[in-house]
Amino acid sequence: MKLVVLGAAGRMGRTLVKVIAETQGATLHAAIERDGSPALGSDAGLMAGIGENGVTIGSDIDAAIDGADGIIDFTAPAVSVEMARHAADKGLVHVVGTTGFEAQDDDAIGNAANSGATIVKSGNMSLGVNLLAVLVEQAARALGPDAFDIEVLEMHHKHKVDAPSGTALLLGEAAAKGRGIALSDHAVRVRDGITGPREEGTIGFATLRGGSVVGEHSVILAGEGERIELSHLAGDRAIFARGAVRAALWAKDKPAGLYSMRDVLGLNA
Ligand SMILES: NC(=O)C1=CN([C@@H]2O[C@H](COP(=O)(O)OP(=O)(O)OC[C@H]3O[C@@H](n4cnc5c(N)ncnc54)[C@H](OP(=O)(O)O)[C@@H]3O)[C@@H](O)[C@H]2O)C=CC1
Ligand SMILES: O=C(O)C1=N[C@H](C(=O)O)C[C@H](O)C1
Repeated sequence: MKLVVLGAAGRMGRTLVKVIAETQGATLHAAIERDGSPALGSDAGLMAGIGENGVTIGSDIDAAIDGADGIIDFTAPAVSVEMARHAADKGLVHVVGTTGFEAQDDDAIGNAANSGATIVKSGNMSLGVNLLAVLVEQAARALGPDAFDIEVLEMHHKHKVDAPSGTALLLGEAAAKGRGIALSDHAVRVRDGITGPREEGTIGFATLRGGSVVGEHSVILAGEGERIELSHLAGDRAIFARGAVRAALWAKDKPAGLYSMRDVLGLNA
């Protein structure tokens, strides 16, 4: 499968170039960065630390997707929305790992999936987090609507620009699904000042940023006299990249539409 890596000089882009080189059935077709990026003209393999691979980082997206089967995209919300339109026009697979989307961005990506793109989108592409989401959903369902308070805690490196993380929101969605409620109606994304006591039935989020932390998430279910904590610690960005490449290979022969990592991993049953 011929893959285009978008944001090839970024933390995830470089990891993806390496993982694609290690994956049977996947080849790097093109590597893209934004206009004006200092990475333009560099060899994508050298940039990824795996030695020269002959793929020069460019910014011409039309040239990049010509002859490609899919795009893997860990960039920024506006970039991913635009790319979903390209994927729809060309009938391509588009794996979206980007986080920080607003509701209207999600709508635009959904429209692209209804117009010819085969999109796999997830706030976290790792096997571990998607399994954790299944466990969180089960726990929230088993514990009922209000006996336990649910809080999602996350920590990431100091360069991260969005909060709460895509994973925290994914885990919050799983908890809300288990409780049979809409997260958007019950999320408390920040607290500051005299907040008053905790409102029953809410799902809270707390965000930590610092150093080089790859990604740590805990869902805390706090009851009277006991507390359950379900956690995932990411130690290497390769877990996300391997998930994204697996998603692209899985999506290659799927009809156009919007899929999640739970679909890819068969965790929806
Ligand atoms: N779903 C998942 O499993 C994971 C998701 N992520 C998410 O992926 C995203 C990227 O994370 P990370 O790699 O750490 O961030 P980086 O900032 O390291 O990488 C993003 C890259 O995209 C580039 N970029 C910006 N605009 C364009 C454009 N128009 N065309 C092509 N490339 C562009 C950036 O260039 P420049 O710096 O020059 O602007 C940068 O090189 C974030 O939203 C993050 O939350 C991260 C890890 C796992
Ligand atoms: O920005 C990151 O680094 C990460 N972003 C994703 C998120 O927002 O949850 C996934 C992972 O935790 C790393």
